[in-house]
Amino acid sequence: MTVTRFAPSPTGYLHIGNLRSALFNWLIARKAGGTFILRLDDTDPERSKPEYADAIQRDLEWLGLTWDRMERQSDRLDRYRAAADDLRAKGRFYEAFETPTELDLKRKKQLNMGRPPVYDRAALDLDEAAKDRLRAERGGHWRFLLERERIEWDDGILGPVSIDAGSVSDPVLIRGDGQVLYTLASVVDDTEMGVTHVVRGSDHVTNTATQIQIIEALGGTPPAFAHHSLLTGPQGEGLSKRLGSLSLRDFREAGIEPMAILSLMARLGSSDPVELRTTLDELVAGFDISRFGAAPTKFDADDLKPLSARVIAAEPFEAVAPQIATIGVPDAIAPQFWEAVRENIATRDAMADWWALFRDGAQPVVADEDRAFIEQARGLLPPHPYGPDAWAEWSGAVKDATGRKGRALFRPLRLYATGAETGPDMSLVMPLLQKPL
Ligand SMILES: Nc1ncnc2c1ncn2[C@@H]1O[C@H](COP(=O)(O)OP(=O)(O)OP(=O)(O)O)[C@@H](O)[C@H]1O
Repeated sequence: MTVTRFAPSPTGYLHIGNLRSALFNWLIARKAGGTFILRLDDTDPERSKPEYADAIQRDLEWLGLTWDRMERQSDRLDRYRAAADDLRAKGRFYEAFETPTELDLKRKKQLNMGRPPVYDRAALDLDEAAKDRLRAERGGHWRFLLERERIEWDDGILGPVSIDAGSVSDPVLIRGDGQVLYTLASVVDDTEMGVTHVVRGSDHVTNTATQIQIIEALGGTPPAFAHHSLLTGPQGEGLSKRLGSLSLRDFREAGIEPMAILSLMARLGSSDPVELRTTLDELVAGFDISRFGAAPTKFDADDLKPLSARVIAAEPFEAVAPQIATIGVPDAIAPQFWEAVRENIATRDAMADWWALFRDGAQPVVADEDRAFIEQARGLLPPHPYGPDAWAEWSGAVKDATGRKGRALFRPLRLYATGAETGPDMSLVMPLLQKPL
């Protein structure tokens, strides 16, 4: 049984990069008919906020990425302590006492000598009396004792990965203040929750190496890992929940369609072209993680707008009828209204602007050189309310009377009737105009 999870820290609003992890894990679970877990990594009481935890759920629900099970790490602290005791009993956990400044100094010295900045395990040489004294003076933190061998796995995106554990510091799993850190908590959760596939950003590759050893030390079996590249903004700038850049909630507020975001994100950075999918089922069917590469991927929010407009244009009338009713379009003309505007709106809310124009009339735009032409055209208007052939009749009569044709005929008439150069087919517009031109 396939089990995946998305484990964000509730320290800000989800951004488009976070969505990459959420979506891939969700797609893998759904494609296999498995389980998708939403796990809030909320062990940091200072940075985690309930409102962010709520916002993460709202954002995922908005996109339709529903979860089968939800967990909070803050509810599972006793499990992490039990795992820590287990590691201690197995001789794989040791207390260290260096302050951040001391560690920094050690790192600088190593770098100056051209050596990798790996923790030197000085704490292993302390006798009990020294440990007691340091514990009383400054408190200690707990590190996992790595076995200095190569750690290897076959990554679902990166291919075979081999990391020399000797080039990595023994990870701190419990901080001086007793807080259990992500590296341990997520391993305990993944093992106990039966997670079979972990997809996350390449910021976690080193974590994965150390976590594989921790899982094995705890008697578990490592899941399959895949690390996707980190998304950047169009200029290559990094994203962070804490900075609030490219957040999903901003896209929602801007009226971007969920299926536009999902269609783009299910393909961006892969060797397959982006294709608009209008249902989650189609998205699931067309997903293949092996098509993604390790190269950094740029995300440009402008790519969402045309996709979003296409999602809207593809909506059947029944799907939009309730919203059309709320903006006051009479039922009798609602289907025609939708036909007219569907390909001319970037967001659903923009329907209201078109309705205001049809209901109240536009501010006409008339170029100086067209004044006489428009004056003449006004005299040839068919009687209001305009029927289905009103545009053909009017433009035909104006053509005959003035000799104008093509763009010189249609453009000024449209500008006069709608105040804009582009818009729906005029033969659909005219019957919708509630006031005479
Ligand atoms: N720019 C990014 N592109 C792709 N994935 C990302 C990016 N940033 C984070 N992730 C992934 O999002 C998931 C959630 O991570 P996390 O909650 O730590 O987010 P974060 O944005 O790094 O948070 P913070 O800014 O609070 O450190 C992880 O799988 C992580 O790899």
